[in-house]
Amino acid sequence: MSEFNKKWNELAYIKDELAVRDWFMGTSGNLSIRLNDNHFLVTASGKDKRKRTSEDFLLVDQEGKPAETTFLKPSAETLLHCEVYRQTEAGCSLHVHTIANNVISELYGDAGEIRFQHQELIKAFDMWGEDDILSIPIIKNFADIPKLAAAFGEHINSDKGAVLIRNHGITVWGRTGFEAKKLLEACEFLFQYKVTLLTIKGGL
Ligand SMILES: CSCCC(=O)C(=O)COP(=O)(O)O
Ligand SMILES: [Zn+2]
Repeated sequence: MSEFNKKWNELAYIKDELAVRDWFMGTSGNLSIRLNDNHFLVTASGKDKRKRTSEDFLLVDQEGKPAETTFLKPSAETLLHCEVYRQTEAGCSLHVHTIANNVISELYGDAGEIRFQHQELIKAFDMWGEDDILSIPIIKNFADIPKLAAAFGEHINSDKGAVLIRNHGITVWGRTGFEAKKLLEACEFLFQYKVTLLTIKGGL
């Protein structure tokens, strides 16, 4: 199987799994996987990402422009994926909108970050110390995508990470598709935990 097909299938399986979790409400979300130093596959814009079709992804260059002739449009948020691949050696970047990540982004948006400590699942981010703190930055949801991508890019400092976009969603990236999905699941677990706890206990 060609490298292109392998990467296509890997992203398709990740998309299927996130769809089962219902993380693509209202056509939201976009996913990408690196093919080589200059190209990555990204989801086509505006599609129902719960469906599997032969037109789910297209190949784009480092600037997010289609690398082949196609009628498909790359995700409107492709520039954020470009930032990940430009600044890191990451192999996969995932963006989803969930109720929990939106609620957390609003509750902690003014603080500019949400912190998690004494939570087992921060180990997904390789935080093994008993008192380690995972900080997930929260940025403004600029309507101008180049501006949003620039703000997002300021928080990329490793081959894996996560950034919340206020009242919009989360983007995570990792060295592999497996790692990116693991981080996304860990983040969503932590967000749901926090929202549930706040609901039960009240207060921030
Ligand atoms: C209706 S979702 C609004 C756009 C968005 O935030 C998103 O994640 C999906 O955009 P895309 O162009 O990747 O389909
Ligand atoms: Zn989005």
